[in-house]
Amino acid sequence: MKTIDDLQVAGQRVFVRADLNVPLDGTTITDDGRIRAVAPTIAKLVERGAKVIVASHLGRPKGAPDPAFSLAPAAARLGEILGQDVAFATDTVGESARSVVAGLADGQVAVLENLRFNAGETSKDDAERGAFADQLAALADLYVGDGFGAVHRKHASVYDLPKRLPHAAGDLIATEVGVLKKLTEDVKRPYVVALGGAKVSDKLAVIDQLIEKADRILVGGGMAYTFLKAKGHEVGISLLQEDQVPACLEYLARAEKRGVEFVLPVDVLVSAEFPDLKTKAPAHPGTVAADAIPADQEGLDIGPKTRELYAAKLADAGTVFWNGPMGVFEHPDYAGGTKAVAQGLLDSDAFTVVGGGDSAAAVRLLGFDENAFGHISTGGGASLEYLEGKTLPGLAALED
Ligand SMILES: Nc1ncnc2c1ncn2[C@@H]1O[C@H](COP(=O)(O)OP(=O)(O)OP(=O)(O)O)[C@@H](O)[C@H]1O
Ligand SMILES: O=C(O)[C@H](O)COP(=O)(O)O
Repeated sequence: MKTIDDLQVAGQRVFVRADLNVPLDGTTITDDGRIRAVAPTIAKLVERGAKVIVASHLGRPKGAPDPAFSLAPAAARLGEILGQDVAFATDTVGESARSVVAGLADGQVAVLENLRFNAGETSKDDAERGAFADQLAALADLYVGDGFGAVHRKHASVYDLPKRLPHAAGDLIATEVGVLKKLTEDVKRPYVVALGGAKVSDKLAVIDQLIEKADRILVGGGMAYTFLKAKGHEVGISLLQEDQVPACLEYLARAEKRGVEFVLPVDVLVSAEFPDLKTKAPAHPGTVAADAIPADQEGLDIGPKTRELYAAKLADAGTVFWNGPMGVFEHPDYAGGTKAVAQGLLDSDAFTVVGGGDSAAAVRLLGFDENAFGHISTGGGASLEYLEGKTLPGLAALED
Protein backbone atom coordinates (compact mmCIF):
# COMPACT_ATOMS: atom_id res chain seq x y z
CA MET A 1 0.00 0.00 0.00
CA LYS A 2 1.37 3.42 -0.92
CA THR A 3 1.49 6.08 1.78
CA ILE A 4 1.16 9.86 1.62
CA ASP A 5 4.95 10.06 1.34
CA ASP A 6 4.67 8.40 -2.09
CA LEU A 7 2.44 11.20 -3.44
CA GLN A 8 3.49 14.63 -4.71
CA VAL A 9 0.73 16.62 -3.07
CA ALA A 10 1.90 20.25 -3.28
CA GLY A 11 -0.58 22.32 -5.26
CA GLN A 12 -2.79 19.25 -5.86
CA ARG A 13 -6.43 18.80 -4.89
CA VAL A 14 -6.30 15.85 -2.48
CA PHE A 15 -9.53 14.03 -1.62
CA VAL A 16 -9.32 12.56 1.89
CA ARG A 17 -11.98 9.93 2.64
CA ALA A 18 -12.23 10.20 6.42
CA ASP A 19 -14.63 8.66 8.95
CA LEU A 20 -16.09 11.67 10.75
CA ASN A 21 -19.09 9.61 11.89
CA VAL A 22 -19.05 10.99 15.43
CA PRO A 23 -21.77 10.70 18.09
CA LEU A 24 -23.96 13.83 18.21
CA ASP A 25 -26.44 15.23 20.69
CA GLY A 26 -28.35 17.55 18.33
CA THR A 27 -25.48 19.52 16.79
CA THR A 28 -23.11 18.96 19.73
CA ILE A 29 -20.36 16.39 19.21
CA THR A 30 -20.23 14.21 22.33
CA ASP A 31 -16.94 12.53 21.39
CA ASP A 32 -14.50 13.89 18.80
CA GLY A 33 -12.11 10.93 18.82
CA ARG A 34 -12.58 10.09 15.16
CA ILE A 35 -11.89 13.70 14.11
CA ARG A 36 -8.75 13.86 16.26
CA ALA A 37 -7.62 10.54 14.80
CA VAL A 38 -7.61 11.72 11.19
CA ALA A 39 -6.42 15.30 11.88
CA PRO A 40 -2.68 14.47 11.70
CA THR A 41 -3.09 13.18 8.12
CA ILE A 42 -4.91 16.36 7.12
CA ALA A 43 -2.33 18.53 8.91
CA LYS A 44 0.48 16.73 7.04
CA LEU A 45 -1.20 17.40 3.70
CA VAL A 46 -1.73 21.06 4.67
CA GLU A 47 1.90 21.41 5.63
CA ARG A 48 2.92 19.97 2.25
CA GLY A 49 0.83 22.54 0.38
CA ALA A 50 -2.10 20.40 -0.77
CA LYS A 51 -5.62 21.69 -1.31
CA VAL A 52 -7.40 19.28 1.02
CA ILE A 53 -10.96 18.09 0.39
CA VAL A 54 -12.30 16.05 3.32
CA ALA A 55 -15.32 13.80 2.83
CA SER A 56 -17.18 11.41 5.12
CA HIS A 57 -20.52 9.85 5.95
CA LEU A 58 -22.35 10.53 9.20
CA GLY A 59 -25.07 8.19 10.45
CA ARG A 60 -27.33 6.37 8.05
CA PRO A 61 -29.43 8.97 6.14
CA LYS A 62 -31.51 7.54 3.32
CA GLY A 63 -29.65 8.79 0.22
CA ALA A 64 -31.07 12.32 0.41
CA PRO A 65 -30.20 15.47 2.40
CA ASP A 66 -31.32 15.33 6.04
CA PRO A 67 -30.20 18.19 8.32
CA ALA A 68 -30.04 15.87 11.34
CA PHE A 69 -27.03 14.18 9.69
CA SER A 70 -25.15 17.28 8.51
CA LEU A 71 -21.36 17.21 8.76
CA ALA A 72 -21.26 20.95 9.57
CA PRO A 73 -20.52 20.37 13.31
CA ALA A 74 -17.69 17.98 12.41
CA ALA A 75 -16.23 20.52 9.95
CA ALA A 76 -16.25 23.21 12.64
CA ARG A 77 -14.55 20.88 15.13
CA LEU A 78 -11.92 19.90 12.56
CA GLY A 79 -11.12 23.61 12.10
CA GLU A 80 -10.62 23.98 15.87
CA ILE A 81 -8.34 20.94 16.03
CA LEU A 82 -6.26 22.05 13.02
CA GLY A 83 -6.21 25.66 14.22
CA GLN A 84 -7.21 27.00 10.81
CA ASP A 85 -10.35 27.94 8.91
CA VAL A 86 -12.10 25.00 7.28
CA ALA A 87 -14.55 25.75 4.46
CA PHE A 88 -17.80 23.77 4.34
CA ALA A 89 -19.69 22.81 1.17
CA THR A 90 -23.43 22.44 1.71
CA ASP A 91 -23.58 19.63 -0.85
CA THR A 92 -21.22 16.83 -1.89
CA VAL A 93 -20.79 17.09 -5.67
CA GLY A 94 -23.02 20.06 -6.56
CA GLU A 95 -22.57 23.78 -7.07
CA SER A 96 -21.44 24.44 -3.48
CA ALA A 97 -18.80 21.66 -3.53
CA ARG A 98 -17.44 22.80 -6.91
CA SER A 99 -17.13 26.43 -5.89
CA VAL A 100 -15.68 25.69 -2.42
CA VAL A 101 -13.05 23.40 -3.98
CA ALA A 102 -12.27 25.93 -6.74
CA GLY A 103 -11.68 28.56 -4.05
CA LEU A 104 -9.09 26.49 -2.12
CA ALA A 105 -5.55 27.88 -2.00
CA ASP A 106 -2.59 25.59 -1.29
CA GLY A 107 -2.67 24.52 2.36
CA GLN A 108 -6.39 25.17 2.77
CA VAL A 109 -9.03 22.63 3.80
CA ALA A 110 -12.68 22.10 2.86
CA VAL A 111 -15.20 19.56 4.17
CA LEU A 112 -17.96 18.32 1.88
CA GLU A 113 -21.50 17.61 3.13
CA ASN A 114 -22.41 14.02 4.11
CA LEU A 115 -21.58 11.57 1.29
CA ARG A 116 -24.69 9.51 2.16
CA PHE A 117 -26.99 12.39 1.16
CA ASN A 118 -26.39 10.89 -2.31
CA ALA A 119 -27.99 7.54 -3.16
CA GLY A 120 -24.97 6.63 -5.33
CA GLU A 121 -22.65 6.45 -2.31
CA THR A 122 -24.13 3.27 -0.82
CA SER A 123 -25.84 1.83 -3.90
CA LYS A 124 -25.53 -1.91 -4.54
CA ASP A 125 -25.65 -1.13 -8.25
CA ASP A 126 -22.08 -0.83 -9.61
CA ALA A 127 -23.11 1.64 -12.34
CA GLU A 128 -24.94 3.95 -9.93
CA ARG A 129 -22.02 3.89 -7.49
CA GLY A 130 -19.59 4.39 -10.35
CA ALA A 131 -21.48 7.41 -11.65
CA PHE A 132 -21.30 9.03 -8.21
CA ALA A 133 -17.60 8.16 -7.94
CA ASP A 134 -17.06 9.90 -11.33
CA GLN A 135 -18.62 13.06 -9.90
CA LEU A 136 -16.38 12.87 -6.81
CA ALA A 137 -13.31 12.21 -8.97
CA ALA A 138 -13.98 15.40 -10.94
CA LEU A 139 -13.35 17.40 -7.74
CA ALA A 140 -9.82 16.09 -7.08
CA ASP A 141 -6.42 15.08 -8.46
CA LEU A 142 -5.35 12.57 -5.79
CA TYR A 143 -7.07 10.29 -3.26
CA VAL A 144 -6.04 9.49 0.30
CA GLY A 145 -8.01 6.75 2.06
CA ASP A 146 -8.02 7.36 5.80
CA GLY A 147 -11.56 6.49 6.93
CA PHE A 148 -10.63 3.25 8.65
CA GLY A 149 -14.07 2.94 10.30
CA ALA A 150 -15.67 2.59 6.85
CA VAL A 151 -13.17 0.41 4.94
CA HIS A 152 -15.51 -2.59 5.24
CA ARG A 153 -18.13 -0.78 3.15
CA LYS A 154 -18.18 -1.24 -0.63
CA HIS A 155 -19.25 2.36 -1.09
CA ALA A 156 -18.46 4.82 -3.89
CA SER A 157 -16.07 7.01 -1.90
CA VAL A 158 -14.37 4.02 -0.26
CA TYR A 159 -14.11 1.51 -3.11
CA ASP A 160 -14.85 3.07 -6.51
CA LEU A 161 -13.18 6.46 -6.15
CA PRO A 162 -9.62 5.21 -5.46
CA LYS A 163 -9.86 3.24 -8.70
CA ARG A 164 -10.29 6.56 -10.52
CA LEU A 165 -7.47 8.61 -8.95
CA PRO A 166 -3.82 8.05 -7.98
CA HIS A 167 -4.15 6.97 -4.37
CA ALA A 168 -2.46 6.19 -1.08
CA ALA A 169 -3.36 5.19 2.47
CA GLY A 170 -3.38 7.88 5.13
CA ASP A 171 -1.50 7.60 8.42
CA LEU A 172 -4.54 6.49 10.43
CA ILE A 173 -5.22 3.50 8.18
CA ALA A 174 -1.54 2.59 8.25
CA THR A 175 -1.51 2.62 12.08
CA GLU A 176 -4.80 0.73 12.44
CA VAL A 177 -3.75 -2.00 10.03
CA GLY A 178 -0.35 -2.26 11.71
CA VAL A 179 -1.89 -2.94 15.14
CA LEU A 180 -4.77 -5.17 14.04
CA LYS A 181 -2.44 -7.27 11.89
CA LYS A 182 -0.67 -8.30 15.09
CA LEU A 183 -3.96 -9.78 16.36
CA THR A 184 -4.19 -11.98 13.29
CA GLU A 185 -0.65 -13.30 13.78
CA ASP A 186 0.57 -14.80 17.03
CA VAL A 187 -1.50 -13.45 19.88
CA LYS A 188 -0.65 -13.93 23.53
CA ARG A 189 -3.22 -16.32 24.99
CA PRO A 190 -5.79 -16.59 26.40
CA TYR A 191 -7.25 -14.44 23.60
CA VAL A 192 -10.53 -13.04 24.89
CA VAL A 193 -13.03 -11.27 22.62
CA ALA A 194 -15.85 -9.19 24.16
CA LEU A 195 -18.71 -8.22 21.87
CA GLY A 196 -21.72 -6.01 22.39
CA GLY A 197 -23.34 -3.02 20.75
CA ALA A 198 -26.39 -2.60 18.60
CA LYS A 199 -25.35 -3.46 15.01
CA VAL A 200 -26.32 -7.06 15.64
CA SER A 201 -27.05 -8.16 12.08
CA ASP A 202 -23.70 -6.73 10.90
CA LYS A 203 -21.64 -8.33 13.57
CA LEU A 204 -23.13 -11.72 14.43
CA ALA A 205 -21.47 -13.35 11.44
CA VAL A 206 -18.07 -12.28 12.72
CA ILE A 207 -18.47 -14.72 15.60
CA ASP A 208 -18.40 -17.51 13.04
CA GLN A 209 -14.73 -16.75 12.36
CA LEU A 210 -13.78 -15.68 15.86
CA ILE A 211 -14.63 -19.16 17.14
CA GLU A 212 -11.63 -20.35 15.13
CA LYS A 213 -9.30 -17.80 16.73
CA ALA A 214 -10.38 -16.82 20.22
CA ASP A 215 -10.12 -18.85 23.44
CA ARG A 216 -13.04 -17.14 25.11
CA ILE A 217 -15.92 -15.01 23.77
CA LEU A 218 -17.97 -12.77 26.09
CA VAL A 219 -21.23 -11.48 24.64
CA GLY A 220 -23.21 -8.52 25.99
CA GLY A 221 -25.08 -5.48 24.69
CA GLY A 222 -27.77 -5.92 22.06
CA MET A 223 -25.83 -8.90 20.73
CA ALA A 224 -26.66 -11.10 23.73
CA TYR A 225 -30.40 -11.52 23.22
CA THR A 226 -30.27 -13.50 19.99
CA PHE A 227 -28.01 -15.98 21.80
CA LEU A 228 -30.27 -16.09 24.87
CA LYS A 229 -33.19 -16.78 22.54
CA ALA A 230 -31.16 -19.54 20.86
CA LYS A 231 -30.69 -21.09 24.29
CA GLY A 232 -34.47 -21.22 24.63
CA HIS A 233 -34.99 -18.15 26.82
CA GLU A 234 -37.63 -15.50 26.19
CA VAL A 235 -36.10 -12.03 25.69
CA GLY A 236 -39.21 -9.81 25.91
CA ILE A 237 -38.85 -6.76 23.66
CA SER A 238 -35.03 -6.77 23.67
CA LEU A 239 -33.01 -6.29 20.47
CA LEU A 240 -33.38 -9.57 18.60
CA GLN A 241 -32.21 -10.85 15.24
CA GLU A 242 -34.80 -13.63 14.92
CA ASP A 243 -33.49 -14.94 11.59
CA GLN A 244 -30.05 -15.47 13.15
CA VAL A 245 -31.27 -17.72 15.98
CA PRO A 246 -30.36 -20.96 14.12
CA ALA A 247 -26.91 -19.55 13.30
CA CYS A 248 -26.37 -18.66 16.96
CA LEU A 249 -27.25 -22.21 17.96
CA GLU A 250 -24.70 -23.48 15.52
CA TYR A 251 -22.04 -21.06 16.85
CA LEU A 252 -22.69 -22.24 20.42
CA ALA A 253 -22.37 -25.88 19.39
CA ARG A 254 -19.19 -25.29 17.40
CA ALA A 255 -17.62 -23.25 20.21
CA GLU A 256 -18.25 -26.12 22.59
CA LYS A 257 -16.75 -28.63 20.17
CA ARG A 258 -13.63 -26.51 19.68
CA GLY A 259 -13.24 -25.86 23.41
CA VAL A 260 -13.91 -22.14 23.04
CA GLU A 261 -15.53 -20.75 26.18
CA PHE A 262 -18.68 -18.90 25.16
CA VAL A 263 -19.97 -16.68 27.96
CA LEU A 264 -23.44 -15.13 27.99
CA PRO A 265 -25.04 -12.81 30.55
CA VAL A 266 -26.48 -14.51 33.63
CA ASP A 267 -28.50 -11.44 34.61
CA VAL A 268 -29.62 -8.24 32.89
CA LEU A 269 -31.03 -4.81 33.67
CA VAL A 270 -34.50 -4.46 32.17
CA SER A 271 -37.16 -1.82 31.64
CA ALA A 272 -40.44 -1.47 29.75
CA GLU A 273 -39.09 1.74 28.19
CA PHE A 274 -35.95 2.78 26.37
CA PRO A 275 -34.32 5.49 28.55
CA ASP A 276 -34.44 9.19 27.67
CA LEU A 277 -30.89 9.86 26.51
CA LYS A 278 -31.47 13.62 26.35
CA THR A 279 -32.76 14.35 29.85
CA LYS A 280 -31.09 11.27 31.36
CA ALA A 281 -34.07 11.10 33.72
CA PRO A 282 -33.70 8.19 36.18
CA ALA A 283 -34.78 4.98 34.46
CA HIS A 284 -35.32 2.74 37.54
CA PRO A 285 -34.37 -0.51 35.78
CA GLY A 286 -35.14 -3.89 37.26
CA THR A 287 -32.57 -6.70 37.58
CA VAL A 288 -33.63 -10.14 36.40
CA ALA A 289 -31.97 -13.46 35.63
CA ALA A 290 -31.14 -13.82 31.93
CA ASP A 291 -33.71 -16.61 31.63
CA ALA A 292 -36.48 -14.54 33.24
CA ILE A 293 -36.86 -11.41 31.10
CA PRO A 294 -40.52 -10.30 31.34
CA ALA A 295 -42.45 -10.31 28.05
CA ASP A 296 -43.05 -6.53 28.08
CA GLN A 297 -39.49 -5.49 29.00
CA GLU A 298 -36.17 -5.12 27.22
CA GLY A 299 -32.64 -5.84 28.36
CA LEU A 300 -30.58 -2.64 28.36
CA ASP A 301 -27.39 -3.61 30.22
CA ILE A 302 -25.70 -6.66 31.69
CA GLY A 303 -26.55 -7.17 35.38
CA PRO A 304 -24.28 -7.07 38.47
CA LYS A 305 -23.51 -10.81 38.51
CA THR A 306 -22.56 -10.69 34.84
CA ARG A 307 -20.30 -7.69 35.47
CA GLU A 308 -18.39 -9.71 38.05
CA LEU A 309 -18.31 -12.77 35.82
CA TYR A 310 -16.97 -10.82 32.82
CA ALA A 311 -14.34 -9.07 34.96
CA ALA A 312 -13.15 -12.50 36.13
CA LYS A 313 -13.10 -13.83 32.55
CA LEU A 314 -10.90 -10.89 31.51
CA ALA A 315 -8.49 -11.10 34.46
CA ASP A 316 -6.12 -13.77 33.07
CA ALA A 317 -6.29 -12.69 29.42
CA GLY A 318 -3.12 -12.32 27.36
CA THR A 319 -4.91 -10.40 24.61
CA VAL A 320 -8.34 -8.75 24.57
CA PHE A 321 -10.30 -7.36 21.66
CA TRP A 322 -13.47 -5.54 22.66
CA ASN A 323 -16.12 -4.11 20.36
CA GLY A 324 -19.54 -2.83 21.30
CA PRO A 325 -20.82 -1.37 24.59
CA MET A 326 -22.34 -3.88 27.04
CA GLY A 327 -25.44 -1.71 27.44
CA VAL A 328 -27.00 1.63 26.60
CA PHE A 329 -24.02 3.38 28.22
CA GLU A 330 -25.27 6.81 27.08
CA HIS A 331 -27.64 6.67 30.09
CA PRO A 332 -25.97 6.49 33.52
CA ASP A 333 -28.33 3.76 34.76
CA TYR A 334 -27.15 1.47 31.95
CA ALA A 335 -23.43 2.35 31.90
CA GLY A 336 -22.34 -0.10 34.62
CA GLY A 337 -21.71 -3.08 32.33
CA THR A 338 -19.59 -1.11 29.88
CA LYS A 339 -17.64 0.43 32.77
CA ALA A 340 -17.00 -2.99 34.31
CA VAL A 341 -15.67 -4.41 31.05
CA ALA A 342 -13.46 -1.35 30.43
CA GLN A 343 -12.09 -1.70 33.97
CA GLY A 344 -11.63 -5.44 33.42
CA LEU A 345 -9.42 -4.70 30.41
CA LEU A 346 -7.32 -2.30 32.44
CA ASP A 347 -7.01 -4.65 35.43
CA SER A 348 -5.65 -7.45 33.24
CA ASP A 349 -2.07 -7.62 32.01
CA ALA A 350 -3.36 -8.22 28.50
CA PHE A 351 -2.61 -6.33 25.30
CA THR A 352 -5.97 -4.59 24.91
CA VAL A 353 -7.64 -3.31 21.76
CA VAL A 354 -10.94 -1.43 21.88
CA GLY A 355 -12.67 -1.04 18.51
CA GLY A 356 -15.64 1.00 17.35
CA GLY A 357 -16.98 4.52 17.25
CA ASP A 358 -19.29 4.11 20.24
CA SER A 359 -17.03 1.75 22.16
CA ALA A 360 -14.12 4.20 21.97
CA ALA A 361 -16.45 7.08 22.82
CA ALA A 362 -17.83 5.11 25.79
CA VAL A 363 -14.36 4.55 27.20
CA ARG A 364 -13.62 8.28 27.10
CA LEU A 365 -17.07 9.48 28.17
CA LEU A 366 -17.04 7.15 31.16
CA GLY A 367 -13.82 8.80 32.32
CA PHE A 368 -11.18 6.21 31.40
CA ASP A 369 -7.75 7.32 30.17
CA GLU A 370 -7.63 6.30 26.51
CA ASN A 371 -3.85 5.98 26.70
CA ALA A 372 -4.18 3.21 29.28
CA PHE A 373 -5.46 0.82 26.56
CA GLY A 374 -3.12 -0.88 24.10
CA HIS A 375 -4.92 0.52 21.09
CA ILE A 376 -8.22 2.30 20.54
CA SER A 377 -9.38 1.59 17.02
CA THR A 378 -11.69 4.00 15.18
CA GLY A 379 -13.33 1.04 13.46
CA GLY A 380 -15.93 -1.28 15.00
CA GLY A 381 -17.38 -3.29 12.13
CA ALA A 382 -14.20 -2.56 10.17
CA SER A 383 -11.84 -3.93 12.81
CA LEU A 384 -14.04 -7.00 13.38
CA GLU A 385 -14.11 -7.81 9.67
CA TYR A 386 -10.36 -7.27 9.46
CA LEU A 387 -9.83 -9.74 12.31
CA GLU A 388 -12.21 -12.11 10.56
CA GLY A 389 -9.67 -12.21 7.72
CA LYS A 390 -12.07 -10.74 5.17
CA THR A 391 -10.90 -8.67 2.21
CA LEU A 392 -12.03 -5.16 3.04
CA PRO A 393 -13.10 -3.18 -0.04
CA GLY A 394 -11.52 0.07 1.15
CA LEU A 395 -8.15 -1.58 1.80
CA ALA A 396 -8.20 -3.71 -1.36
CA ALA A 397 -8.86 -0.59 -3.46
CA LEU A 398 -5.83 1.14 -1.90
CA GLU A 399 -3.63 -1.88 -2.59
CA ASP A 400 -4.42 -1.96 -6.32
N1 LIG B 1 -29.04 -3.95 25.14
C1 LIG B 1 -29.02 -2.96 24.26
N2 LIG B 1 -30.12 -2.59 23.60
C2 LIG B 1 -30.10 -1.57 22.71
N3 LIG B 1 -28.98 -0.89 22.36
C3 LIG B 1 -27.85 -1.23 22.98
C4 LIG B 1 -27.80 -2.27 23.94
N4 LIG B 1 -26.53 -2.37 24.36
C5 LIG B 1 -25.82 -1.43 23.72
N5 LIG B 1 -26.59 -0.72 22.89
C6 LIG B 1 -26.21 0.42 22.03
O1 LIG B 1 -25.20 0.02 21.12
C7 LIG B 1 -24.67 1.20 20.54
C8 LIG B 1 -23.29 0.97 20.01
O2 LIG B 1 -23.30 -0.16 19.14
P1 LIG B 1 -22.38 -0.28 17.83
O3 LIG B 1 -22.57 -1.68 17.34
O4 LIG B 1 -22.70 0.84 16.90
O5 LIG B 1 -20.90 -0.13 18.43
P2 LIG B 1 -19.65 0.67 17.88
O6 LIG B 1 -18.59 0.59 18.92
O7 LIG B 1 -20.06 2.08 17.52
O8 LIG B 1 -19.22 -0.03 16.57
P3 LIG B 1 -19.23 0.58 15.07
O9 LIG B 1 -18.01 1.45 15.01
O10 LIG B 1 -19.19 -0.63 14.21
O11 LIG B 1 -20.50 1.36 14.92
C9 LIG B 1 -24.74 2.24 21.66
O12 LIG B 1 -25.39 3.39 21.16
C10 LIG B 1 -25.55 1.55 22.76
O13 LIG B 1 -26.54 2.38 23.35
O1 LIG C 1 -19.52 3.71 12.86
C1 LIG C 1 -19.03 2.94 12.03
O2 LIG C 1 -18.84 1.72 12.27
C2 LIG C 1 -18.57 3.47 10.70
O3 LIG C 1 -18.60 4.87 10.66
C3 LIG C 1 -19.38 2.86 9.57
O4 LIG C 1 -20.73 3.24 9.69
P1 LIG C 1 -21.88 2.30 9.07
O5 LIG C 1 -21.94 1.08 9.93
O6 LIG C 1 -23.13 3.15 9.12
O7 LIG C 1 -21.46 1.97 7.65
